[in-house]
Amino acid sequence: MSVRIVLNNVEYLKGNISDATCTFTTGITYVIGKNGAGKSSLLKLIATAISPDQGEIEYTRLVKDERTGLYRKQLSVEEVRSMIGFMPQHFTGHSDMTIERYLTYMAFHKGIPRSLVKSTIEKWVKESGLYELRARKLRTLSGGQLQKIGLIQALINQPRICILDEPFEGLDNQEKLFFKSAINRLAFHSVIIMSTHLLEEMEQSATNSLLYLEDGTTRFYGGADEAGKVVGRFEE
Ligand SMILES: Nc1ncnc2c1ncn2[C@@H]1O[C@H](COP(=O)(O)OP(=O)(O)OP(=O)(O)O)[C@@H](O)[C@H]1O
Repeated sequence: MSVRIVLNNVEYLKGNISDATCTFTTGITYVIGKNGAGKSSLLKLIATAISPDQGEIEYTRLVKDERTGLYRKQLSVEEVRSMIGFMPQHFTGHSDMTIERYLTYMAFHKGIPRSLVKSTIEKWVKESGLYELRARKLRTLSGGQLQKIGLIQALINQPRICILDEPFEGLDNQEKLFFKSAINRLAFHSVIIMSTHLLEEMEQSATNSLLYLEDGTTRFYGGADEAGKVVGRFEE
């Protein structure tokens, strides 16, 4: 059930996106660019949190039909939303809920079977080092702790499309490793799009992709192992 997202000449003036044209497929695509290049706006557009002024974003998935064989089926906005995990920049969640309550709410919301909710949450909070804090309200958490909740809610149901805005901000090395391995596992069968301003966070393998955004325009799309081609421009 391979999902594909195609952006055609997307324009979103408020977020300074003037011409975004690119294709996202299974695996990780890193979106990089200077401050204000439009990374967060692009991610919000793909997550359907905002709509383009011009151009289109097309979501399809590969479907097997007994009579016609394999074909790409256009997905409705509702279908797309049901398969997206999104962690926005400056994630806050529901500040008056405890970690446990918030993640339970999100797990139900994302369709995790009732019988699996408790064990799924327990596994995530234990492995991410949040177990002792599970009865704390989100508003009492540090930036890094909140970031982990943002990541868990985006990844918890293994979404077919996962959009993460600066996912590793505020995490220590061990926490980064834990979430990176969860994201890498998900990348085998999902479209992962993540922004980062830290080039060292990119895993520069040929299977990962890199999208370089400059002044709201997609300037470079290639293998993440080609980062060297854009690094000079990126760091200017
Ligand atoms: N809701 C908004 N209202 C007004 N201007 C906006 C809005 N959202 C984004 N912008 C502007 O659009 C441009 C792109 O912003 P965006 O946050 O997408 O960039 P970014 O690449 O994610 O930057 P950073 O790396 O600093 O997070 C910026 O100039 C920003 O000020």
